[in-house]
Amino acid sequence: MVTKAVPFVVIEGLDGAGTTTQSEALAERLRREGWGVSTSCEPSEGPIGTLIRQMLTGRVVVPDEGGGRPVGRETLALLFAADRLDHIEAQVEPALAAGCVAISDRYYHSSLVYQGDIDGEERVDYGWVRELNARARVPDVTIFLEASVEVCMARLSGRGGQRELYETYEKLGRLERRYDEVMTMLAGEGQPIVRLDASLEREALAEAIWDVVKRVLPA
Ligand SMILES: Nc1ncnc2c1ncn2[C@@H]1O[C@H](COP(=O)(O)OP(=O)(O)O)[C@@H](O)[C@H]1O
Ligand SMILES: Cc1cn([C@H]2C[C@H](O)[C@@H](COP(=O)(O)OP(=O)(O)O)O2)c(=O)[nH]c1=O
Repeated sequence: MVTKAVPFVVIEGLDGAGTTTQSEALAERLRREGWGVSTSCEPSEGPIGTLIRQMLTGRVVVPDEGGGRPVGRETLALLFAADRLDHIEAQVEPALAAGCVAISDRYYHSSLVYQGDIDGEERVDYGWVRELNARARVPDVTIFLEASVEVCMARLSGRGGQRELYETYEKLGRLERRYDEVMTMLAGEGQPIVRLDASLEREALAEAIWDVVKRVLPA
């Protein structure tokens, strides 16, 4: 009999879809069921992820006469890809090797959606971003929390805190369409992607996620 290995699980979705909430809920559920668990996120808590967060919040900028402008899209795409490989090496692979289920809040799907956008408008080029991420392992299952911009914005305004670069209504609308496109593209290539309705109430969504994850756990 072939024994399945512990899975690498990714939870994806627009800002405000509830990926942080559901990653934590899934980790808690797994622990209750007796599994070892490692949770992490992207941008990661490692050195490159920390730098990226400073770029997204405007703490690190490209100097110019007006006091600094946002770091370029290509630079960010490269940094996200580098952070991903560092995240896998430093957190995901050691966790899996120790027999723990690894959960990542966001992964390369986010890079395709957010950095696949060439000019912040309607032109998209996934090719280069895919190349940059070609060495990142494919998750055993990706749970895509599908949410409308309206739901995300309502949740983000409830959460408070500093708004990041991508959290505006218009941008979220474009990103919502991109998510649909990217998930359809990757699922079409055979990647294991499950779409769930993120507008569900917290516990119902956690239960739906559990139904998916328990199917990829070793017997
Ligand atoms: N299913 C849900 N129903 C209602 N509110 C939710 C739900 N999931 C999360 N929230 C709330 O919405 C906000 C954003 O959730 P969060 O998990 O931080 O989203 P993300 O990590 O995807 O940006 C938080 O204030 C959280 O408490
Ligand atoms: C992983 C990743 C995230 N991002 C963006 C999406 C988020 O707007 C931002 C920060 O993520 P995060 O702080 O996790 O936001 P949230 O809690 O709302 O999910 O980084 C990318 O642009 N590319 C990527 O590859």
